[in-house]
Amino acid sequence: MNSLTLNPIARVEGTVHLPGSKSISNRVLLLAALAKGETRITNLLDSDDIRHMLTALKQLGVSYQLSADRTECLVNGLAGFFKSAEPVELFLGNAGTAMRPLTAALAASEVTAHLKGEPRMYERPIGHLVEALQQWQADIDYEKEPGFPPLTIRGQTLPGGVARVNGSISSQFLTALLMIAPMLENDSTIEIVGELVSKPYIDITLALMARFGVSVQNDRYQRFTIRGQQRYQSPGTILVEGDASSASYFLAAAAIRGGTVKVTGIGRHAVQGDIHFADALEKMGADVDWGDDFIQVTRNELHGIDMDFNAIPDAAMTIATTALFAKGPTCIRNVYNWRVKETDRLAAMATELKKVGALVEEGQDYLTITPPAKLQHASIATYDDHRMAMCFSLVALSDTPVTIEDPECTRKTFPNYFTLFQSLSS
Ligand SMILES: O=C(O)C1=C[C@@H](OP(=O)(O)O)[C@@H](O)[C@H](O)C1
Ligand SMILES: C=C(OP(=O)(O)O)C(=O)O
Repeated sequence: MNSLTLNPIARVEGTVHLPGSKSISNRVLLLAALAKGETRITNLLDSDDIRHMLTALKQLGVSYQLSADRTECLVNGLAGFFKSAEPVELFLGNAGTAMRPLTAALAASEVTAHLKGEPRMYERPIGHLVEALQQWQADIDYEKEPGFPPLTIRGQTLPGGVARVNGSISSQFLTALLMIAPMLENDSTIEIVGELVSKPYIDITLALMARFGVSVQNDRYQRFTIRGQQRYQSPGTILVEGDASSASYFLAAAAIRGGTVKVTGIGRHAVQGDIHFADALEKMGADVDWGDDFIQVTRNELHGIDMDFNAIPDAAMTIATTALFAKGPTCIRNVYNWRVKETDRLAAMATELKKVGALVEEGQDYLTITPPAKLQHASIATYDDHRMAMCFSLVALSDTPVTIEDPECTRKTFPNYFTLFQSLSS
C-alpha cells in the first residue's frame, strides 16, 4: 500500500475553489433522475461516491450526459420511479448517500434490485430505514446479516401513510424517506423516534426538494408531513455548492499556520450545516470572515473548546486534529455515530492521535484531546476513511513530518485533496 510523507509546512496562504458538495451532488442526481424534465447540474463533484450513484442511475435506465471533466451533467428525468423488467445488481461502494436514498427509491420502483457495496458497507446499519419502509409495505430482504446491506429489494407501488423511523443513528434514513414520500400514493407523515442526529442534513434534503418543487411541513424535526401523488419538476439548471466538509481542512490549516486561506463556492447563505465548522474555529480563537461566496480564515492563538458536534459530525473530525495545535484540551461531544461511518471513527481517531503524542480520552460518544508539548512523527493508518487521511495532513503544520498510509482513500469524496493541500504551502 502506498504512503505519503508530508514534510513540515511553516505557513499556508491562498485560495481554494472547492469541489462540489458530496451530499448535494448525490441528492441532486437522484432528484433529477426522478423529476420531470431535463436538469443541468453544474459543479458536480467527481469522486467515488458520486460515480457509484451515476453508475447505478445508468443501470436503472436514466440517461445523462457528463462533461469531459465530469463536473457538469445533463440528466433526462424519468418523471417517476425507476422501471426495469430485468433484475439489477448495483454496487454502491461505501457511499451512504447512494445506499440509503436508493434503497427507498427502489422499494417504490418496478424493479427487483440487489444492493451491494464494499465490506465496510455491510457493517453500516440500515435496519431503521428498512423497518420504516416496511411500514409503507416495502418488500426488502437482508442477504446476509439482518439490519445491514447487502439487500434484495422487490420494488412495487407503495401507499405511503404514517411511518415511524428511528433517528438516533443516521439522518440519511429520514432523507431517504422524505425524498420518495411525495411520489407515493397517499399523503405521508414521518414521525421520528428518539432524538434525530445530524439535523442540518435534513435541511439540505428539504432545500433541494423545494428546488424541485416539493414542500414538506417540518414540525420541530419530530414529524414531517408530505402530500402524496406529486411529481418533482426539474429546476432547469442547478449549481452544486462547494463541499463544506472538504473546506474544513483548508480553513483549519489557516487557523493553525496562516496566513489567510479563502475557500470559495460556499458562503454565509450555504445550505450545508458544515459551514458552521468555521464558527467552531472562531470559538477556538481563529479570525473568520464570511462573504456570499467565500469563507476566509486567518491564524490567531488557538485554545481548546468543549462543544456538542452532533450537527456537524463530518467536519467535527477536523477539530480533533486542529486540537493538537490549541492551548489546553478540546472535547468533541455527542458524536456516537462516528462509530458507524467509514470506520469506527472514535476508536480510529483516538488510536492515531495517541501515535503523534496526544493524550486522548475516548468515551462512548465523545473524545477529549490534550495536545503534547511536541508532536511526534508517526505513520498514520487511515482505515479506508478519507477523513482520517485528510484530518491527519494537518499534523504537517508543525515542525514534525507526518506519514499518511493509503492517501488514495480520499477518492471517496476528494480525489485531488493532497495536491490542493500542498499547493497552499507558502
Ligand atoms: O445526508 C448526508 O448527505 C450525510 C449525512 C451525515 O450522515 P449521518 O446522518 O449518518 O450522520 C454525514 O455524516 C454524511 O457524510 C452525509
Ligand atoms: C460519513 C460519510 O459518508 P457517507 O455519505 O458514506 O455516510 C462521510 O463522508 O464522512
